[in-house]
Amino acid sequence: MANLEGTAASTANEDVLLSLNDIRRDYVLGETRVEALKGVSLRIHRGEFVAIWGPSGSGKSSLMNILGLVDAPTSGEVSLEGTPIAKLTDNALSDLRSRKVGFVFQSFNLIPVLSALENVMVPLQIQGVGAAEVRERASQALKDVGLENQASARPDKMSGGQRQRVAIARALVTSPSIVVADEPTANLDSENSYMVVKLMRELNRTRRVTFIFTTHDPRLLDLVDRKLLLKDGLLQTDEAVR
Ligand SMILES: Nc1ncnc2c1ncn2[C@@H]1O[C@H](COP(=O)(O)OP(=O)(O)OP(=O)(O)O)[C@@H](O)[C@H]1O
Repeated sequence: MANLEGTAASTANEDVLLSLNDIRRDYVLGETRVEALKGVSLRIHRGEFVAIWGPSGSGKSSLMNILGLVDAPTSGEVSLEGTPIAKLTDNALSDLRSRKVGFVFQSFNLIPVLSALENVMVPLQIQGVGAAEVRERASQALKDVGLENQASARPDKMSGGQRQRVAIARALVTSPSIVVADEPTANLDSENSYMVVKLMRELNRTRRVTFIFTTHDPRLLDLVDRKLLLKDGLLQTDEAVR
């Protein structure tokens, strides 16, 4: 049951943002080969809000690394907005990734010596955006996550939920097509977990950004459009939630 594309979303082809075709990912450790993904085919459409869930070791992180263009599959094809990734040079791939993909991590990955605003400014500075525009766009992104009053606070003075909101602002500040969030709530209590996913949901609607996140927590699945169950490296179900 590896190929379930189209069962939850029957949007027209031109709305396909990411397309994965028969993705396999093996890890070789000495004599041992671990087959983390065993043939996953999937289409993510523009504007979707998607959760990938499943037991530990089912291949969620492996799949997210491929969806975020940070890892290449052992075999199979990945396309972003119709561009086959395998044909790109390393430089073209990192340029595409920095323009089109935002990342949110389980452990926030904020720079401790920078303020909230400065953390959000970093991706734009890396892209070479001018100083005034960097400040303006980063301030707007912080406002979008409700943290305009915390602009000068350092991460260690913030709660886990606030830190993850800063990380979401940082992911959105470059106006990516898709935000890939691997276990964004793993270090949060249930109240903050719900709040963070609800915030991503609102931003998905207001900023028209596609989100895909992984979770172990079934309660968070109520907030999504589509949920994909991954088990033993294969997609088991692909359900539209509403
Ligand atoms: N870098 C690696 N080297 C070797 N094996 C790996 C590597 N990364 C993942 N694996 C193996 O691949 C399988 C899938 O791992 P993966 O981390 O993708 O699953 P997961 O669903 O994200 O798990 P978890 O929920 O525990 O994070 C597991 O058997 C894991 O041990």
